[in-house]
Amino acid sequence: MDQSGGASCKGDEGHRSENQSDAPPIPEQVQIDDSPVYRIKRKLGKGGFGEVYVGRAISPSSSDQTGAEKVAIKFEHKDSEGCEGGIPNEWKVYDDLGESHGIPLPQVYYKGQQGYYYVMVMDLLGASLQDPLVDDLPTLPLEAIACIAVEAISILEKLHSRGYIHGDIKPGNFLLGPPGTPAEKRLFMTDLGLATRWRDPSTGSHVKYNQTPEDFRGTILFASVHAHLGRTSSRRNDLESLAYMLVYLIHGRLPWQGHQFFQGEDTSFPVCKRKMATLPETLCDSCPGPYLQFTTFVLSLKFNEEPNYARYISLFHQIIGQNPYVWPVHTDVAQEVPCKRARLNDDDEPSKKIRMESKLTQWISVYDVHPPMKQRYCSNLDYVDLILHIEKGHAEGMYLTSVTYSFSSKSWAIIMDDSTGYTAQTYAFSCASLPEEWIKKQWSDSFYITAVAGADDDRFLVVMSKGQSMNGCFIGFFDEHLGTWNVRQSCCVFHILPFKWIKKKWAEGLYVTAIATSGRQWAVVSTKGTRFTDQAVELDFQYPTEGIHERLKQGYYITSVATNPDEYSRRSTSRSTSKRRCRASVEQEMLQTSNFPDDSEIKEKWARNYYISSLCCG
Ligand SMILES: Nc1ncnc2c1ncn2[C@@H]1O[C@H](COP(=O)(O)OP(=O)(O)OP(=O)(O)O)[C@@H](O)[C@H]1O
Repeated sequence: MDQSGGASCKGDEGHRSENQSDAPPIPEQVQIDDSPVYRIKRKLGKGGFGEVYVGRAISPSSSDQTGAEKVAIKFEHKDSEGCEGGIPNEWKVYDDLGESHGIPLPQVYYKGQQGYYYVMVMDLLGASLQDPLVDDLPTLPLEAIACIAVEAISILEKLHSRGYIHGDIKPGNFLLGPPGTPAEKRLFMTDLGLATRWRDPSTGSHVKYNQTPEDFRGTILFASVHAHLGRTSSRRNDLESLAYMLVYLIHGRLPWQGHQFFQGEDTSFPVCKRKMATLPETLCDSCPGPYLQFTTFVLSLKFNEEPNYARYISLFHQIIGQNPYVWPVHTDVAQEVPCKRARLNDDDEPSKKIRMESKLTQWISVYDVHPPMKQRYCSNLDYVDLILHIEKGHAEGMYLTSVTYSFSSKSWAIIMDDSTGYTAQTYAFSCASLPEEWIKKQWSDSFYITAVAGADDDRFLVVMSKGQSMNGCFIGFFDEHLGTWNVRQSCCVFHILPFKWIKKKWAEGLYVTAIATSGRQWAVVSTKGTRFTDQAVELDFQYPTEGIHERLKQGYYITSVATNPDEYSRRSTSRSTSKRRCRASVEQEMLQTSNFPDDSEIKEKWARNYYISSLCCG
């Protein structure tokens, strides 16, 4: 619903589309510049971005750079997702890495366009780690998988040292060398289609943190939780995917693999929830200790933390060292044991609790600095008490600034202030959706939505206020049409986090000023006429500590928080929006508590002029 007069809508933010289904046929033969003419033979594989075939040279060229009769040829359709901005992303990465990158990747000899396709001619490699597994998985010895682990970590270290992350680590992207050649037992990495930089080449600094929740790139089965949640990729993503890949090689499956998780339109989010709900101990059940240690280490890596590759490698040497094993992977790195082995220090253990299986109730209270004022807080309210307290506050000139519902105690909590700047306030309950007609009527009387909350019985409470907000959120904008200062609002109810809708509103100059959940519904209010100059959304299955920390460093502060209960995985999705104003940054503190904050905690904040500005419980 929009103040300018739109209809209620339901959000639906699906995930990435797959590649062309109506693409023209792959050419029967190709020639790029002065390459030999290649006849296209057997298909080697098909992925999200392209198809790879064997090419056989039928007219050798004197300037042939490959020296091979057979090559692998990758075709990417011109309109494929991987070719945004002209040429395939993979080409740009290869060009940037240059000739002597020292990373075991297939060598690329020719790149060019033929018909509807971008064509890349490269070394023909052997089987992928996905291929032998189909038959041999239960018999693949743990020593062989440890060799794969060591080689894969070493390959990632080399790629990362060149400033790139792979972005799609999975068994199908690790291939053995060409059969019958000296490289046949070496491990190679393929497919740089999703590779991105973690380091800015001009400044050498780490790329900036961001989160765009609907922006998933990768392979659902192996993707890191950070990738699912749309966080800027960093080195930890590749290592988390590698941990999943190793467990997959041992067990032949992953806990989140199964038709029940892959049904429906949005497959990424349920799988992500399942990943978050799986403890490393459960994931690595019956795997030798080093797998659990490796998984625990990489799952606790911070966004810009330098991974300790040597340490990870030394974990797997514990397995290889006792049982030297040479098939199927030749372990260059295993032979460097003495120099690669890192000391295992007890104080290196990851301390953070990274995954939680049990349900935890958490209150999040956000405090902003404010000149001394009277603030009132009440929790554990049923509907009758809620109304009584609001009315009592109104009678004393206090207005609601925050309201939230606790799903665990099935009760309401409210915050009321005497220095809001509001001159009047009204509120209404509605079921399943927002009270559209009532809201429109209040808008026409110059009230605007200042708080929203939802209960577990599908009911929403909408609070609308009139007057100039003293906290500066609502300042109004000059409406040339009306010739007055105005506040314009838009609100909607969705069944998932409506990030696309929020982004659309940002483009129109509207920023999120209130957010709430009721059951599985999300209600979002966006407003034009705020002081905010930029806004970001942080979404996580627990309090998004790291994301908030990164945002605070970037000059954002928290302006809305909400959580929703999730019966499916028995955990809560916690979400927070942060915003920035044009004036000096706001001083803000946060508290995470298992119950509504204690009197002593709140009073200690008041004594320092910190007052509750947002509150939620999940
Ligand atoms: N150089 C090569 N030699 C032999 N086989 C190859 C080679 N490159 C790729 N393949 C095979 O083709 C498959 C698809 O290739 P690639 O991963 O590059 O394409 P993609 O479209 O980016 O795939 P995906 O979306 O699955 O990552 C690989 O899994 C592998 O089996």
